[in-house]
Amino acid sequence: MIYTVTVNPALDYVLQLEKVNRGEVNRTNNDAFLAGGKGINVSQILNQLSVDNTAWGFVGGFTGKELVRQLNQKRIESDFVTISDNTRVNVKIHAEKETEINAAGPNITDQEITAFKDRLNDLKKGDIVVMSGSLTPSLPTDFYQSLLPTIKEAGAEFVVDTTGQALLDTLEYKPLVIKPNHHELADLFGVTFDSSDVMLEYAQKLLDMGAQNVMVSMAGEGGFLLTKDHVYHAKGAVGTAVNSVGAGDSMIAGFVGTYYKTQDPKEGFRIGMACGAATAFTKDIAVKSQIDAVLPQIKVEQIS
Ligand SMILES: Nc1ncnc2c1ncn2[C@@H]1O[C@H](COP(=O)(O)OP(=O)(O)O)[C@@H](O)[C@H]1O
Ligand SMILES: O=P(O)(O)OC[C@H]1O[C@](O)(COP(=O)(O)O)[C@@H](O)[C@@H]1O
Repeated sequence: MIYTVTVNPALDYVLQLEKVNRGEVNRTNNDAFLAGGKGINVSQILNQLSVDNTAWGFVGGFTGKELVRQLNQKRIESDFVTISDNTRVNVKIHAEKETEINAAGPNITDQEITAFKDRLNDLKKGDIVVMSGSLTPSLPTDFYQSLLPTIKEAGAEFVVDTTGQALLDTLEYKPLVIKPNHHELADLFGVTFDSSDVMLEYAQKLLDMGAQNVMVSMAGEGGFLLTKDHVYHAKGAVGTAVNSVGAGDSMIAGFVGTYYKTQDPKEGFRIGMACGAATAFTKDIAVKSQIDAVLPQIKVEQIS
């Protein structure tokens, strides 16, 4: 089983209007509440790839109920811990420019945290736990890291989609894959890259520090996969990018879902690249037909 973890999911309140006049009453043309959160995006793609998965995390209040209702409607299996505070609402203003206001998130009690940690007792060898998205203010900053010993003891694999020191702190536990984009990779080491070769030297350092596989994504410019044996490259798919939201989550989901089925990181990279592009080419998270349409474009070449 694959478990996605979204500790701070959201209802995204998407407001569409021509223009925002600050200090005045503005009226929308369209509005909708949509279930959001990075782990939930991963679950959506896994469903499209027909990979069984369960969404874990915390939900509460009337907003939490609506979020779970929407997931049920999309047939996304979930087993959230119910909290007494409300799941947050993130405001996404789509006017001349896109403005996002992401709320900090609900209060989570120690008892609720314990109930979440108890979920980890269900883990079995071969399971994969994918953790993505921000923490709520009441969770300690090392929350993800604190789960890793239990996950590894169960013989399960994990992925934490994070950046900076929080990412480096996961490496000693040997994540199945990490996926910095090329800017995040440069920031991790405080450098700039003047060639792909230099970039690959830094990606190799992350393998040496413990990552089992490293994908470096470069939006439309393609990406690289480093495994313990080989380095692979794939060019970016050609298409019209309409929305970058969730492209990274989709790439991770494509890799993890495929690896779970095939144990083949190269094939995971191919499907991951297609899922990322398919999501970039659509307004929402991609569906299977959109992923299938992009897939023939993705050619993975072994470069060493
Ligand atoms: N404009 C684009 N054209 C083609 N593929 C894209 C585009 N943007 C994103 N992708 C796909 O999505 C993946 C992740 O996108 P990227 O922007 O690099 O990640 P992140 O969202 O994590 O920064 C890329 O490796 C690529 O496969
Ligand atoms: O957990 P965070 O970082 O606050 O982000 C939550 C937001 O992430 C999303 O899942 C997608 O965000 P991105 O634009 O960063 O891909 C939104 O639906 C949600 O509001």
